[in-house]
Amino acid sequence: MDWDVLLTPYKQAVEELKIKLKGIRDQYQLTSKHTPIEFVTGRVKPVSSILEKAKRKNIPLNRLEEDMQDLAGVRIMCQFVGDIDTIVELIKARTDFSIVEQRDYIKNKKRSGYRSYHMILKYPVQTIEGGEKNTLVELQIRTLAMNFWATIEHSLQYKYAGKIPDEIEQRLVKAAEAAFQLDEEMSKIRGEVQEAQKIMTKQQEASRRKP
Ligand SMILES: Nc1nc2c(ncn2[C@@H]2O[C@H](COP(=O)(O)OP(=O)(O)OP(=O)(O)O)[C@@H](O)[C@H]2O)c(=O)[nH]1
Ligand SMILES: Nc1ncnc2c1ncn2[C@@H]1O[C@H](COP(=O)(O)OP(=O)(O)OP(=O)(O)O)[C@@H](O)[C@H]1O
Repeated sequence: MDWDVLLTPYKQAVEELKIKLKGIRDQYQLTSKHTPIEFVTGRVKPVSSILEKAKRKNIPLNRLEEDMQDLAGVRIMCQFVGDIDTIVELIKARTDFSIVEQRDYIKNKKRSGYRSYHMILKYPVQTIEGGEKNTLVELQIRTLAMNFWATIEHSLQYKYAGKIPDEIEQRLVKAAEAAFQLDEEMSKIRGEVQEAQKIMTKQQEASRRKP
């Protein structure tokens, strides 16, 4: 398997999407509107992880592009749960790529406690032959609290090779509930937080303009 040949278009898709999503954030920052995008990350799935998942899910290596939907992955972090709906609407309105699938793990959280909104995008990459190659990209949209939980849980999954001891698993479920409560509370004081952020931005701009 020539991994470079397989993964180069996915790398391109990740880089282009990261720039486009950061562009949305920058456009919001030019207005007085709250930006629904805090930060964006992306990655091409590491080859070791591709091989492990292919084995676990019985995916033949000649079917990776069709059957492994997260060869390319992009993640958007936001401050408030309500921002996720705004981002979903922004993504739906795009004309440069399309949505293939949506999974709402916020309304339907996973047994582990995992919450996030997932979309599988069909993203066309331009080729040197003058055509387009369609790539599938997994977009995960989550709050900072959801991301904190998922990052910690992911490292524990790694540490325990997917077999987290029961006691820790139960604590993680409790921690997921605490992250949910944090999101709820923050949503309730969203107006206050946004006012404070606007004042801070104005002050920063004013001090930058001072000679
Ligand atoms: N930390 C963490 N991440 C998760 C969890 N469930 C899903 N994810 C993330 O979401 C991605 C897609 O998950 P699913 O929608 O369940 O997709 P799947 O192919 O059925 O399952 P995976 O084998 O986990 O990829 C995963 O690759 C992870 O990045 C979870 O319980 N904990
Ligand atoms: N859509 C995504 N956007 C950005 N980063 C991601 C995305 N999906 C996974 N990652 C990150 O990429 C790194 C490597 O992920 P990897 O693909 O091995 O994990 P995973 O998605 O949890 O795996 P699997 O789907 O095989 O269970 C991890 O740090 C993970 O958090």
